[in-house]
Amino acid sequence: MIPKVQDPREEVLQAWFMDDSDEDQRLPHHREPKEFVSLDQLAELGVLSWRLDADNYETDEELKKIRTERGYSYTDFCEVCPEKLPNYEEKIKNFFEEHLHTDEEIRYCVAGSGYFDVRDRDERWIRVWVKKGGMIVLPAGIYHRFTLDTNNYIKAMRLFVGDPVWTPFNRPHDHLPARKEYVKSFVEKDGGNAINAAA
Ligand SMILES: CSCCC(=O)/C(O)=C/O
Ligand SMILES: [Fe+2]
Repeated sequence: MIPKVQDPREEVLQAWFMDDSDEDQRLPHHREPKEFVSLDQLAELGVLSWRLDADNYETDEELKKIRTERGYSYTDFCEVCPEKLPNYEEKIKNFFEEHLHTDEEIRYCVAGSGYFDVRDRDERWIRVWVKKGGMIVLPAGIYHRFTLDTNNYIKAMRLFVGDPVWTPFNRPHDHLPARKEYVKSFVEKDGGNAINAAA
């Protein structure tokens, strides 16, 4: 048997299908048995990911290249913890409401960790655990949410093309062009076996 070569990104990014329990959102919520999702499977949903050198993000050539190629002209930092984030409780609640954006959501974890949950084509939640060095792009129009994990801290670089727009559109917002485009991308890929919300 040929041993599976581990994807180096998996040291800082892991994904799995979630269970249905209402327990604390900061717990991992693995299914029993665990059902992992590869980063290549995530890419099929349009979720892109990289492992980068978070200790040297100011000079990192790989980050520079991604920014140039994808046009990410804007950056700032978002620290999520009660001491650093104004209106912490309200923001934490809002981050965990299922929503979409009309642009990509790009986050690069430079410290701490957190969970980005994304809906797959069959409406299952996939939990993406992003740790220091992990960078992800959620495509415009994908339903998702964010929560801290039990370490209760993340510092993320936020990137954007041009002037940033962070507006969340809570589900349902299926009529938005960004959503329709996202759903259409699956129709184009597999000739019709797309998300139910395509109508
Ligand atoms: C770690 S960045 C905070 C989460 C966020 O900005 C967002 O839009 C979640 O969907
Ligand atoms: Fe979001």
